[in-house]
Amino acid sequence: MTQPVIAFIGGGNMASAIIGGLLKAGHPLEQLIVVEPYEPQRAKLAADFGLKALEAADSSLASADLLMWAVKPQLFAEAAAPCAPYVARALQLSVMAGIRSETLVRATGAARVVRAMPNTPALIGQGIAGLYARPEVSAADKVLVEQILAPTGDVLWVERETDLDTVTALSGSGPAYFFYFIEAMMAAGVELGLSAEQARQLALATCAGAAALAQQSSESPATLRERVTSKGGTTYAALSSMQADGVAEAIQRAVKAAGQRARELGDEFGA
Ligand SMILES: NC(=O)C1=CN([C@@H]2O[C@H](COP(=O)(O)OP(=O)(O)OC[C@H]3O[C@@H](n4cnc5c(N)ncnc54)[C@H](O)[C@@H]3O)[C@@H](O)[C@H]2O)C=CC1
Ligand SMILES: O=C(O)[C@@H]1CCC=N1
Repeated sequence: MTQPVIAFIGGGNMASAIIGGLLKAGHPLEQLIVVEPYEPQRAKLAADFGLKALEAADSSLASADLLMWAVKPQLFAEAAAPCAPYVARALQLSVMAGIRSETLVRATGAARVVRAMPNTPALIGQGIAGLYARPEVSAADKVLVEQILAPTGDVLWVERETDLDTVTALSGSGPAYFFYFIEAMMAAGVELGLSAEQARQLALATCAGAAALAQQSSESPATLRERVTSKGGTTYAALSSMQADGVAEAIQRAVKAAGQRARELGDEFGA
């Protein structure tokens, strides 16, 4: 079977993660089109992948079987206008936070729209992307989307588009929450007398080990936490301090704030 022509509108971080995965999986370079107006980013795409990105949309987009929307939500309307004459035939795949599928339908004239919410571990093939398909999307289209995202990690389909705002808040933004936690652990280690490198090594190995254990164990995170926590011991002291500070509630408020912002982006930049 011939490989589909995939066009990326925006060639930044997320697009690059997906392009890298596609090329590694054997997708032909000449079957990729990228529109990227920022010259330094075009230079980076050339250096990283040997890709010659377009500075602006042109009629070559009409050859695309799938169009990947990877600009910031704020720039979607501006980016879509020059593409619209060429792209109605293609399956649309958007990774933009918040922008609703209805907005994509209106802006492109295409009926087949899938929204994806990936995360940055996609860069090392360990991401997870939430996916939502409009009813017009066929089973074959869904398989194609899964194939395109497979090199970046796992996928999870949701039935309701509104759930993508929650996916955005949980796993889309989620890596930043863990980096924040690691930063705080490292700062505490340094304050208590370790070197920055020692604190970094301990915090990162602990984070990676805990995540791997939680994934591989049949037990819940709550049970695994209890296993670490001896009554009257050190972990108990730390968790009691976190509880007194309302850390769990603060995390829940933070995730809800991200979900709320995803909904606002949909309202602000919807057609
Ligand atoms: N970074 C992240 O963790 C995640 C980002 N996303 C979504 O992915 C999208 C892209 O995010 P990033 O890749 O992080 O941003 P980015 O800023 O790295 O990439 C966006 C690219 O679009 C280009 N661009 C600007 N105007 C354009 C136009 N008119 N036509 C074509 N390209 C244009 C920019 O020059 C830039 O290179 C956003 O909508 C974001 O919500 C989704 C999941 C995770
Ligand atoms: O912060 C953002 O808006 C994007 C969406 C998910 C991760 N980054």
